[in-house]
Amino acid sequence: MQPTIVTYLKPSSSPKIVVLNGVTAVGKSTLFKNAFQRPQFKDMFGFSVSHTTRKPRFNEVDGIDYHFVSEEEFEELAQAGAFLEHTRNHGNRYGTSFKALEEVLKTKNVLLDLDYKGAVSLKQAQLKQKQLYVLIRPPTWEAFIERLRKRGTETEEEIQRRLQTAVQETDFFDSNRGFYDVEIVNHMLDSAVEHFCGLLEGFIVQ
Ligand SMILES: Nc1ncnc2c1ncn2[C@@H]1O[C@H](COP(=O)(O)OP(=O)(O)OP(=O)(O)O)[C@@H](O)[C@H]1O
Repeated sequence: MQPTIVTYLKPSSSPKIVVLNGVTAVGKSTLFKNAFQRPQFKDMFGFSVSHTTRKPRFNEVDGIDYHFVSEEEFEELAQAGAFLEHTRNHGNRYGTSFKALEEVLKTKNVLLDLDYKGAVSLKQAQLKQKQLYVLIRPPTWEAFIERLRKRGTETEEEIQRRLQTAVQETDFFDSNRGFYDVEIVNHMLDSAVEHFCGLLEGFIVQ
């Protein structure tokens, strides 16, 4: 058997941001979870802590799982432009703040799984850290619908809502191809993970 050669990457002195965009259920989290299991990415990436108006669950810690804030606090932050993206889901608000992002960037690279509006607002913010914008595409529309249904995590109503959003998002992706540094078609998972890992390595050692 051939020995496996692993190149360990040096912790970066200039942390960078990787942004993932793609329709729901295209496999964004599957891709980055697979990539981050590889030893060369151990401790290389951090995730920013989101704000939410949802009440903490019994095992959740403020500042670690989420920044738990009231509706009023959230609204004030939103008005002040503190969030690179924010949304309301099942009555609760969720947001990714520029401050939380900068906090992680003090020591680590950051991977952000954003919707395209979040990606646009991040690019507009012209942060000093280097950014890589990656668009994940499904091999076909049918394959994407099958993944969404097979995942089994949404009600039929939620699936229909996500499909509508996916149509709008795909419009944006098709008409703004230049926005992204690279597109990965998540057809065969192994090849997509390989492609993604190669990209990450090339980007974070720059
Ligand atoms: N290449 C692939 N081939 C087949 N199934 C896949 C592939 N990649 C991911 N999947 C499956 O598709 C489903 C959706 O993947 P995942 O949850 O990672 O998507 P996502 O883009 O992170 O979704 P969301 O944006 O809704 O959180 C999962 O059940 C996953 O196992």
